[in-house]
Amino acid sequence: MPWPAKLLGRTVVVKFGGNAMVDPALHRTFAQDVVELWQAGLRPVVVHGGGPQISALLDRLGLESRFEAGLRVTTPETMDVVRMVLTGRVQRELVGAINAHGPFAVGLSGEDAHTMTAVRRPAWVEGRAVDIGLVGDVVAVDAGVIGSLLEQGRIPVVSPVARGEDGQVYNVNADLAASALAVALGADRLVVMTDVEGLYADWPHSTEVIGRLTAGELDVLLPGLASGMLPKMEGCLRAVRAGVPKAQVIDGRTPHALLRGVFTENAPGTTVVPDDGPAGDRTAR
Ligand SMILES: Nc1ncnc2c1ncn2[C@@H]1O[C@H](COP(=O)(O)OP(=O)(O)O)[C@@H](O)[C@H]1O
Ligand SMILES: CC(=O)N[C@@H](CCC(=O)OP(=O)(O)O)C(=O)O
Repeated sequence: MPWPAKLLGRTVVVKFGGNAMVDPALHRTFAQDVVELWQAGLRPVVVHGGGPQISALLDRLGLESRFEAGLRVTTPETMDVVRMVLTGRVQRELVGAINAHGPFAVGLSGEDAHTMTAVRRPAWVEGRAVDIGLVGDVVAVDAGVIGSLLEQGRIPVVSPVARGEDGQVYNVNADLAASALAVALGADRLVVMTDVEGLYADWPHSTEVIGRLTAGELDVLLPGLASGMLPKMEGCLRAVRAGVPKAQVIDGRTPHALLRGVFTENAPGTTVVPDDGPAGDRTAR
């Protein structure tokens, strides 16, 4: 595969979704791809999810999992489990998988060194604000620690948990955390890996993928989107609107999807570009 010279030294924020993570073989090829990006001269930063893993532990503990507009309703008890699973387990597993290739990955939580500061946010359901507890929206990023790690040639692996100015710990949707980091780091690309081929035009009735769309086109579609796709596409839109030149949603179930997604011109999946970028081509692939 050709390595475009224009990507050398550029930061790529990769969000690895919890649903794409459930297969151990895919976990290994993902780690290998991240290391290959690094070896090719890019600066990958990984933000991981872990929704299904959190739900599984909540279930074992006899606690309910409930979502509003794709966001988990988070009680203080749920928050303990979220932190335990994301920072204590999922992040550790990813760091381990990457470090099987060398001393690259360093794990941190958005709480560490005030990397991510969040404020409590509601979920918007049918135009109404619904209280969903300790769910945060990132309002400030201190990218200092991540920047130093990148300078040292490390691969940061970040858990989507944030500190609030009020001293609370907040559960942040991983897509939105990745988006906020991509903006703060001045990343060249946001790549969101999930368990579908991309944004389906008419889900759940058809699996026709929207190949490419502009921020303006996405803005129009956003209110009609459901469940997990809503924060994903909101994250892509926020990133592109705040200066990230390209955001992609790709199928993490395909082996080596990350390398293909980053290094091919017309990568499979859905690509979001700024309004003044190449004209939106909604051709299905
Ligand atoms: N328009 C859509 N296109 C594709 N998937 C959609 C759409 N609307 C909702 N979904 C759902 O969103 C899911 C992906 O989000 P989510 O389960 O949160 O994944 P992840 O763990 O990768 O964040 C898909 O598996 C699908 O069920
Ligand atoms: C507020 C909120 O919903 N937080 C998510 C954080 C993990 C996540 O986003 O994981 P995926 O990317 O695998 O969905 C949750 O509790 O499930």
